[in-house]
Amino acid sequence: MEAHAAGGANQRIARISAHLHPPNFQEGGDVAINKANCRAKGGAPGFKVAILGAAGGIGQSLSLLLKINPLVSVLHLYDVVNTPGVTADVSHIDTGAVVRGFLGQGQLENALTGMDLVVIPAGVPRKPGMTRDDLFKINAGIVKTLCEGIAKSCPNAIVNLISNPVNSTVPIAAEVFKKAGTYDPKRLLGVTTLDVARANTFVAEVLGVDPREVDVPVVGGHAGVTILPLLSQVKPPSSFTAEETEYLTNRIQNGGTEVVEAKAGAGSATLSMAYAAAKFANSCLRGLKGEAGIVECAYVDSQVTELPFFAAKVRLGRGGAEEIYQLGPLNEYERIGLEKAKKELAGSIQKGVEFIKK
Ligand SMILES: NC(=O)C1=CN([C@@H]2O[C@H](COP(=O)(O)OP(=O)(O)OC[C@H]3O[C@@H](n4cnc5c(N)ncnc54)[C@H](O)[C@@H]3O)[C@@H](O)[C@H]2O)C=CC1
Ligand SMILES: O=C([O-])CC(=O)C(=O)O
Repeated sequence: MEAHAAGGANQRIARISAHLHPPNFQEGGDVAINKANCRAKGGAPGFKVAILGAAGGIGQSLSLLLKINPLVSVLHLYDVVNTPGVTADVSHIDTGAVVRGFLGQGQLENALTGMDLVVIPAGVPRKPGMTRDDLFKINAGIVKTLCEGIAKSCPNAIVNLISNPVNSTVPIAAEVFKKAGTYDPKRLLGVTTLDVARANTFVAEVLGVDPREVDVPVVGGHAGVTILPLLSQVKPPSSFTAEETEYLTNRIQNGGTEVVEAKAGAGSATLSMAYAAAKFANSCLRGLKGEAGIVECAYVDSQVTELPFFAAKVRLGRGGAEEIYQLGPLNEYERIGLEKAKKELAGSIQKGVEFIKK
């Protein structure tokens, strides 16, 4: 009894002394992950999630939102800059998830080992006048390196890819995984949830209802005309005039640019994107947990069209995107939009594939 009490006191002293040193932070690439390990043992059951690009505009808010998600038991924050500060900050939130920080490529492997879900908001954002494709030059290489790390350290993790241009970065990730022999198309998901959030918001404004009551399927891809809202399939069933359809489609397709211009050089959507990424990650975790009927739109490897990748409604389960739904009946306006979307998407997919194959 006495020995047990002394052991408990020793453990408490060890924990206190651990916190006199930089908390929850791995200092060297090869050093065993810090003292927070002892707390992880007592942590809540749940999933291990890594955010790559965690110190960025999206990454910081997303770190906050996943720290307060009860399905997350361990949260790894990785970036090439500033993770010590973000990790210390987020780790003080009194929720169950244990937070650990990782800085620089030397720590990528430890950041990824054992993860169930990896969310990637790493890379540069747009400035006014740029297209998402203008980010390809820098972000393609970043996504390639991070996916090589995933193939090596957590090949079975579900990957949520946010970095733009999503239409090309998802094919890049797929090629990296194929090369490594780890590709499972169900586990690679391009995040298009923000397009759905915007569509729900703008449609609700037009209908004069609460956005939480609205569900707009958005298919295709994640750039300009490839973003195709299916207004004929809105729930609750609604009809729109030709002018409303034109206004809503344009606004949804240009939602990202609207934010880029309003931020006037200070980046692109971060807060709404972190919300969307947290919502999508939560759905993936609920699927992993075995919950039934979890459906989200996502940009995935698909046979819904003749293109190898396409955003559509997917059912999320233990294996990732377990079912991809057909587009359903389209009206004339949407059929024309689909042809435009496919034409642009084909080039973006090809560009991503060639980046790895060249
Ligand atoms: N899929 C979508 O709907 C959306 C995608 N995005 C995209 O998300 C990306 C990130 O946007 P923000 O957070 O606003 O940018 P940001 O510049 O604020 O943050 C990006 C973070 O990535 C980090 N980073 C750079 N290279 C890295 C590497 N090799 N490994 C790990 N981290 C690295 C940076 O250090 C930075 O902290 C951009 O490409 C942006 O276009 C943005 C909004 C919506
Ligand atoms: O517009 C951008 O560059 C960022 C983005 O993908 C979005 O907000 O949808």
